[in-house]
Amino acid sequence: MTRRTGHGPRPTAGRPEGSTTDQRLLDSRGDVGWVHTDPWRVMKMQAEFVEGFNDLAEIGPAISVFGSARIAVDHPAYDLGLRVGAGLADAGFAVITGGGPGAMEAANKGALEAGGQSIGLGIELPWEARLNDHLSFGLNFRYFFVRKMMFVKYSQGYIVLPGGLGTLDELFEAMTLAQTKKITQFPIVLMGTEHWSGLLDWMRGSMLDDARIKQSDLDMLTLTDDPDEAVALMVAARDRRRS
Ligand SMILES: C/C(=C\CNc1ncnc2c1ncn2[C@@H]1O[C@H](COP(=O)(O)O)[C@@H](O)[C@H]1O)CO
Repeated sequence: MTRRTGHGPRPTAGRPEGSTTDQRLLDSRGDVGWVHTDPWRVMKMQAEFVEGFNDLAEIGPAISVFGSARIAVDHPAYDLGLRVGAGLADAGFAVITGGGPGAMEAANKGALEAGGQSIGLGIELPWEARLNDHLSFGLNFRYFFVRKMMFVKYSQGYIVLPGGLGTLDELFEAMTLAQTKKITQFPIVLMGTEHWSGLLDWMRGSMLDDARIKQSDLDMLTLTDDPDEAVALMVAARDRRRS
């Protein structure tokens, strides 16, 4: 669209003579290396934000569940994931995960089988990775930071099952956002006392004792083995938001 008012320069000033904008748009000849440049990547990032906002804005109250991509179905954490997913769905929450295998799959399966919304936000990885088979809705992202923002923006809290680096990244991002008051009223539950106790002991004995964090930073975490307690904490936080 071009708009002309007054006596300013013609809209075509500085553009190639003898062709229209549509003609240049439809002409596929020429250098295509620009698709691998940062200005074009910015457009792709923007497209991921647009698609994510568009598809997630109306999901209603949701909780993100994180955890290892590498646990098998017979691992105790898989069962925890199933029960957390089902409990959240029973409580009326949509369940959002990274959409991958392991603990993510367990939480999605639990939610879907309980009749809830089961959402997977997958990520392009250098190795083959696909969305698990227990989703009511899935999105695949190219950009990690765009995807990570979706978890925070569209959940009311995090439940974190035992995991590795990816899980720690998601946990500490939320803790940092809460510490800096970028997010408020955001419950974070760690599930699996055996898995998390060592980390929490180190945070208390090293980070807290050296005054690198405050007690209030640790107080934002609840540690439990009980899926019902984890879900009850999310329900209580939702009730507080509503009142
Ligand atoms: C390991 C394999 C596939 C990995 N696929 C993933 N798909 C989606 N999300 C993933 C994947 N891997 C990691 N994530 C994210 O990090 C968390 C788990 O990482 P961890 O290092 O295993 O703790 C998880 O919450 C995801 O959001 C092939 O089997």
